[in-house]
Amino acid sequence: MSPATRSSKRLKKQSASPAPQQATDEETLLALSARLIQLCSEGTPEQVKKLFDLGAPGWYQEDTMGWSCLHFAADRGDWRIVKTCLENGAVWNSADYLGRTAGDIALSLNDEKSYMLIRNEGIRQEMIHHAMKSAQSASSPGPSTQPAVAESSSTENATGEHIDVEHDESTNTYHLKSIDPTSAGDNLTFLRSKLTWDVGEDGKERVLDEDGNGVMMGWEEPLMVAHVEAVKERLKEKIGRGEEVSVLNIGFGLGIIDTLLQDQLHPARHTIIEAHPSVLTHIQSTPFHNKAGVEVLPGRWQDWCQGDKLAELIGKSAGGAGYDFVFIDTFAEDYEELKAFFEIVTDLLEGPESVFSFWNGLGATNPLIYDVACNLAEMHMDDVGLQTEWKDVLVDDATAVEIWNGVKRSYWNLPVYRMPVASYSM
Ligand SMILES: C[S@@+](CC[C@H](N)C(=O)[O-])C[C@H]1O[C@@H](n2cnc3c(N)ncnc32)[C@H](O)[C@@H]1O
Repeated sequence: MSPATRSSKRLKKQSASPAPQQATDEETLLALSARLIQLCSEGTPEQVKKLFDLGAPGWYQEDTMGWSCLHFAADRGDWRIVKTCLENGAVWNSADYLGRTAGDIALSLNDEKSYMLIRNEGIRQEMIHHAMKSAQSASSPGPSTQPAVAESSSTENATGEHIDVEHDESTNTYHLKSIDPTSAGDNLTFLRSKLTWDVGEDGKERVLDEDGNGVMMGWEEPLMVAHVEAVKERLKEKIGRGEEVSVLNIGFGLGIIDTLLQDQLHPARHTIIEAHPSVLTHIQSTPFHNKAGVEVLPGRWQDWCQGDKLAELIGKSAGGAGYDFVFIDTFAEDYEELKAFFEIVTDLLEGPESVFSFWNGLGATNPLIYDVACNLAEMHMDDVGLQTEWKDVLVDDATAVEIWNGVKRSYWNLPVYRMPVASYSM
């Protein structure tokens, strides 16, 4: 889709419900949009505000670079204009044609004040969005838990991900929503996808789905090592007392973390939940097949974490009271799924010393979105009584061409991995 088509499509959609006294026709909206962008670059906050009051659309992105008013405000480095835009409908997370958000621009200019304004707006909007979603699903237990969506426009970011910029009418907020119906974006499609195990040009093992998406890749091993080191540190007193340790890992993949858990923690009980039939077959050819203390539970975690199955799962830990370490790292699941897991994970943890962690790859192709996602996760874990410590792990050039050759799209390009280590709040 050409950039021109994209912008005019947005104008048509957004002009469907103009506020009173606001511009109604597309030509006027375009004129207001162009003026808004100009004023964000060279006007005063008062002038920008006045234009918004006349109906200038904060969500508009111009055609040459895909920049919104917020991009121009951030590029100018004036936090007052950034604030005015955010207060008047600018979309905190809209990405330009290179995948850059206004927050990325502020970050690159070391403009901390503008960056924090954008980031905090992102956290605020996402919190409202998720709170509304929870309220809606609580009040209407029917199949649809979707918010009222006024309009959405589809775009593709620099890494080729399909992103839906969705406007939630009930909260007047905008969200990035994956609309990818393929194996990379839909868990059930993924579970039907044919998988291939091979070795990448970086010499590391990987599993790819039938579209060539990296389901698990060897470059992540140092991150899995960091997770296991962190949990070993947290459990050192229990291990020192000679007590039995139980671990639960969701998502086998290449079995990297499971191998490390065996080597480092020597768990008395090691439960693995794995949903993909090919991975389950693959496990049969690994040492995890028939290993003492290891039990592989076939199926999705969603099936194992409800009703009688949940009680059965907890009962598989040593002592039957829960696990010392729970880790989740699945594929083709979005933040909603992770949040749903937060809501049951405290049932799975044995006690105050127990540790929960997850593969933190949400939004990891963009620094702003990653930052917002981390903060959101921390708040949602706090809601369920978990306190999170974040450890920064340097990522050793995960952008190298050899890593991603033969892979449909790279899902990581940040220099630092933010590792969550959570336990019951005391
Ligand atoms: C990224 S890999 C896990 C990599 C693993 N941490 C390692 O160290 O090798 C994701 C795994 O989760 C599995 N999976 C995907 N969705 C799942 C679900 N809903 N429940 C359980 N397992 C799932 C996939 O089949 C895949 O084996």
